Amino acid sequence: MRVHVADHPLITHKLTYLRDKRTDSPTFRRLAEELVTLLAYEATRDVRVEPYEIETPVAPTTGIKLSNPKPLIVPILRAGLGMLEGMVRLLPSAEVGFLGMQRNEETLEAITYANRLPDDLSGRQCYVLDPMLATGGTLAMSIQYLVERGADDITAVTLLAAPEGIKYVEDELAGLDIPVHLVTGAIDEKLNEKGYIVPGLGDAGDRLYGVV
Ligand SMILES: O=P(O)(O)OC[C@H]1O[C@H](OP(=O)(O)OP(=O)(O)O)[C@H](O)[C@@H]1O
Ligand SMILES: O=c1cc[nH]c(=O)[nH]1
Ligand SMILES: [Mg+2]
Repeated sequence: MRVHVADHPLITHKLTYLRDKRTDSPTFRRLAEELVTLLAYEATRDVRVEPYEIETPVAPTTGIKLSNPKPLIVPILRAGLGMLEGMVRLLPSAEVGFLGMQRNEETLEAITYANRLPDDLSGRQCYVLDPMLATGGTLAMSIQYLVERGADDITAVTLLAAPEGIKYVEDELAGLDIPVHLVTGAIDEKLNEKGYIVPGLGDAGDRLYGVV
């Protein structure tokens, strides 16, 4: 897995406010959206394009346009939903599929409780959105799921990642022969005994949408 840490000062600045426990939900939502737009710039570096002939008012020229099929954006519910608008702003013609996944707080194992994806993802570039890569169980499972449906190029965009989770995803996907990339705003120090990222930002879903 190619891992890119987008450690631009503006990203780190916004992440600092996102991490701060005094930051309220409306501000947290706004910052998450702004951050994903900055990360999306890096994440879409390899988006598939093709030549496109146009005429400017002065002369004909060849530019590029996004190829078909258009990329598929897959936010992982709940917390990934907080990243959707920022990503769609940069890729307005992309389609959006949804996966609902939740980590069991005791076992830390992820289960899938919702799935609204195209059946056939052959030849699709997919962008998976989830703010937190902690143990890596959720991301590994969602990538495996997209690959089973035919996705042939996957980029995960996270705000924070833990070293243990990156290693887990790499080990789980070791046999895969398609490109998988990770673009993250930071790689934090470690996981704590409850599987939370340290220093992290707490529970991203709760901070976006409240404790349920
Ligand atoms: O890497 P992992 O150890 O699998 O943990 C990461 C997952 O945990 C959080 O979701 P959560 O299960 O809290 O669901 P939520 O988004 O509904 O809050 C987060 O948004 C990731 O999906
Ligand atoms: O630190 C963490 C780990 C998993 N999920 C979160 O929302 N935060
Ligand atoms: Mg949560």
